[in-house]
Amino acid sequence: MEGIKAAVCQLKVVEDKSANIKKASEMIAGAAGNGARLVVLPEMFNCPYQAPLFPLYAETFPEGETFKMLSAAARESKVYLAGGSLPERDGERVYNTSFIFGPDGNLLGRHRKVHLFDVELPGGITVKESSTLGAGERITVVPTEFGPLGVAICYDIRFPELIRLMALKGAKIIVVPAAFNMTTGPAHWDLVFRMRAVDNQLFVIAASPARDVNAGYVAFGHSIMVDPWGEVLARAGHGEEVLTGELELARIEKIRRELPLTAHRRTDLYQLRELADVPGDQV
Ligand SMILES: O=C(O)CCC(=O)C(=O)O
Repeated sequence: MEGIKAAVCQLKVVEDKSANIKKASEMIAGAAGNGARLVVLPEMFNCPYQAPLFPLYAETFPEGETFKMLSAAARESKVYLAGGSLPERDGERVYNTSFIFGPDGNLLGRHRKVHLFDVELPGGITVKESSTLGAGERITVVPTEFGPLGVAICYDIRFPELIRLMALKGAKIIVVPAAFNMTTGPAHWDLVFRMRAVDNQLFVIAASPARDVNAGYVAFGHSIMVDPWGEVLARAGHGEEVLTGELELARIEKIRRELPLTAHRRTDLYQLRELADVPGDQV
C-alpha cells in the first residue's frame, strides 16, 4: 500500500447555508488541486452547530443541494470525500449524518451519529442534540481503494468500543467530522484522537470547523491527523485553512507487527461484539 495525501477543509461555518456549501466546494477543489485523494469536511459544515437549527437546515437525501454539491465535488475533483456531517431528514426524524462519496461521485456509505451529545459542561456550555436529532444505529466502515474507512462523528470518538469494532472490521483510517468546544477542546481534543489511533494502530483524521468567537457554539478548531503510533502528522490552527498530511499506509502493518495488540487481546477473558444490525440507515 502506498502513501496517500489527505486534506481537511477547516471552514468557518456561517448562518448562510449556500455560502457554507460554496465555501466547502471551493476548499475541496483547492485540496484536490494540491494532490489530496481523501478530503474530509467538519461536523455540521452547512449549518451552525445549534440543536434548534438542525431541523431548519435539514435536507432529504438525495434531493438536497448539499448532497448534490458533495457528489459533484467528489466526481469533479476525483477524490474520496468524507462530506463532514449535516442535518439529514428522513421522514419525521433528523439525523447528524456523514455522507461518503467515491471519486466517481457515487455514495459509498453514510454514518448517522450514534452517540448524541447531551451535556451540561463547565463554562456554561449546554447542548442537547436529542432535542432535535435521532441517533444512528449502525457502525460505518466503507470500502476505498486504500482500504476500509471508518466513520465516526465527534462525540462518537469518546467511545473506544465503537472505534475498536471499526478496527476489527478492517478500518485503516478513521475519519471524524467533529466540533469540540472551548471547554472540551483544550482538555481532550488531541488526547482522544491520539489515543484511538494508538489503541487501534490506525490513522485518525478529525475535521473541525474554524473557530468563530461570535458563534453561539464556539468550535475549538485544530483539525488533526494522527498516525498509528499516535504521532501528530498535521495540526491546523483555529482559523479557516486546508490542512494536508501524508498517510504512509505501510506504517500500519509495521506497527502492528512490532506491537501486536490485536493478537494479544485476552478474548478468553473479555469480548466485544457488534449486536444485530438494525436496518434503515445505510445507503
Ligand atoms: O465530545 C466533545 O467534547 C464534543 C462533542 C461534540 O461537540 C459533538 O458531538 O458535537
